[in-house]
Amino acid sequence: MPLIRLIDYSLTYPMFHGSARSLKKSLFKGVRNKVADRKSAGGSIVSNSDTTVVLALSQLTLSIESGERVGLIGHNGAGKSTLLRALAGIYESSLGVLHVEGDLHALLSPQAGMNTDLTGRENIRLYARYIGLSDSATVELEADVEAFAELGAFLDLPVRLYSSGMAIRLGFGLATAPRPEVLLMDEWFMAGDSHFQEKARERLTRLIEHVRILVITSHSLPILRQWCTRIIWMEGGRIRMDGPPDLVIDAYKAVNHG
Ligand SMILES: Nc1ncnc2c1ncn2[C@@H]1O[C@H](COP(=O)(O)OP(=O)(O)OP(=O)(O)O)[C@@H](O)[C@H]1O
Repeated sequence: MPLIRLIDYSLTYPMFHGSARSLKKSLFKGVRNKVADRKSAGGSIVSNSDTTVVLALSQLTLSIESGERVGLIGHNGAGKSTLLRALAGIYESSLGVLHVEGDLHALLSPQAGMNTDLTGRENIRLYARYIGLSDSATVELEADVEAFAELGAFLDLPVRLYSSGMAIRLGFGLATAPRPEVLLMDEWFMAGDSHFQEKARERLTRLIEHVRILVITSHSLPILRQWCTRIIWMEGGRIRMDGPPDLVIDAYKAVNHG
């Protein structure tokens, strides 16, 4: 059965070494402000004589079981994207235990793994080869992504010539083609124009029906209420609240808009 476990998991980002004194001084004025006002953005800034780091995730202990669809909410900089990236296994230097079972796929950015000098169509074929599709499955994938992305003649032009919304259409179409057991999605998937968003939502709804564990970040609370069975509210790299969507979202709104 797919599952995710974190025990005492912490992750820091290095910021600068001890020599940048004036920057450090102004920073720590900011830290004092932050303690007084938990609505401010970002993780905790920790400094010693040699280095200054952002503590983006702080001693997280958490388990996600098969069948759960988890939404991550919180202010800008609360640690949501870092947690997703950590679950995707992209950080090497972290503390604590991270254990993920199951075939995992992460939709972290629209152009992840794409070669922008190649055309959209070439990228689709490259991806098909990368995930080991047969020739007939490659033709199916190409037709599916072409119909979804609606890029017309641009599908045969280099991706570097695409607007950001066009790149999202292609990246989204490709990234949502596999059917993983564990799916991690960052909120870029909600970008794009309204026509795209409608199509994207339909495609995601179909995809989500197949996955065993979903973890997504979004600032769109209605989407999270609709899709999730559990919400984790992050604050300053820690879990502030974890529970059923209505309970956590209502508490979050009460603090932030009340
Ligand atoms: N590459 C990086 N280098 C240094 N610090 C980083 C980096 N990425 C994130 N951080 C810091 O880590 C903390 C958590 O950031 P993260 O991107 O995980 O937040 P988030 O909750 O996803 O925010 P948002 O809602 O704005 O997307 C922030 O304080 C941020 O400044």
